[in-house]
Amino acid sequence: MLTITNMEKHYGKIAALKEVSLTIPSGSCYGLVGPNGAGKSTLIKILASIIHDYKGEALINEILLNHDLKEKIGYIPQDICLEEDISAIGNLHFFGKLYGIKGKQLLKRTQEVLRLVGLSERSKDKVNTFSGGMKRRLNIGCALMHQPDLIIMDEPTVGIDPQSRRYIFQMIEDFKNAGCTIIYASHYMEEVEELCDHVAFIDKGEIVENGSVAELLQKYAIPSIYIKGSNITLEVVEKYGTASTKKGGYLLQTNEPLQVMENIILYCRENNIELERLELVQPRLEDVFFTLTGSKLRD
Ligand SMILES: Nc1ncnc2c1ncn2[C@@H]1O[C@H](COP(=O)(O)OP(=O)(O)OP(=O)(O)O)[C@@H](O)[C@H]1O
Repeated sequence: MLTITNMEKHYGKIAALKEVSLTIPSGSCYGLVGPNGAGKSTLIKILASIIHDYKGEALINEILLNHDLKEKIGYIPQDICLEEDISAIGNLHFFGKLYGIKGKQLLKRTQEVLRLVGLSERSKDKVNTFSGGMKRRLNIGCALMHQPDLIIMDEPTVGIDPQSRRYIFQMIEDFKNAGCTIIYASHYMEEVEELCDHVAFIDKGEIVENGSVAELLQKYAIPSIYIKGSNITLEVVEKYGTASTKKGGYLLQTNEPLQVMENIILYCRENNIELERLELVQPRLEDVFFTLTGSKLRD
């Protein structure tokens, strides 16, 4: 378990983190979600022992986070950090040696990581011949050389092709199955929804809310229904909840979606109105964030 207590960080007058406290369960995939400048990278850099001057503390299984725990952590930075003029193998060797891996063990682990990130066939090619997605995958591989228990990923899918994104998602599923703890910072809410079991929303340096994804959806996202039909008016729909227009129909927010659906079917039958579509809209994390902060994540 990773416990963060009253973490604070200032850059001059800018308060990047304000009394951040979080508990990250072992084996969870924990999403850290917030808009640009929210403080995600700052928090992650503290956990990865890159930033040292901060207030508060972080404990991994009750041991204070310090340089000695670095070998348990694999940090994948937001910016790609590779040597472009050498091969994938060369880069992996470099990072492996930084963690004290040598000799046969280094050769063996390099081959394992190349397989893991799907780059075995390009292992001898220079990085400057790689696509953006391949570089991202190698960047991840470099952080895995020492087999960390805690993997911290800072926006690992920014600017990559869908195929590499899929590949990275599959890797994350594999890490989860292997029992690793993952911290996944992103401002792509749909990625966090797909990958993470827990999430913390961070905004302006503060944790706005955190918990399991299922709990937060249940607590904050108001269920919606989508209704479409040629003779259905906003006036009618508004009788059943808060309505807005969407794609030629109406989005209706209500806490009793099934009951309201039944009522609408009844109303339409009685008034000879033909329904084109009537469906339950799944609540999304984006709605939770909006409810909590009053803003969209990517305004
Ligand atoms: N080295 C620095 N010097 C001064 N201010 C900084 C520095 N690094 C970050 N900040 C400021 O601290 C705040 C938090 O930035 P941080 O990079 O942690 O946010 P973020 O959530 O990771 O954003 P992004 O998604 O854009 O990477 C921002 O206001 C940012 O401008």
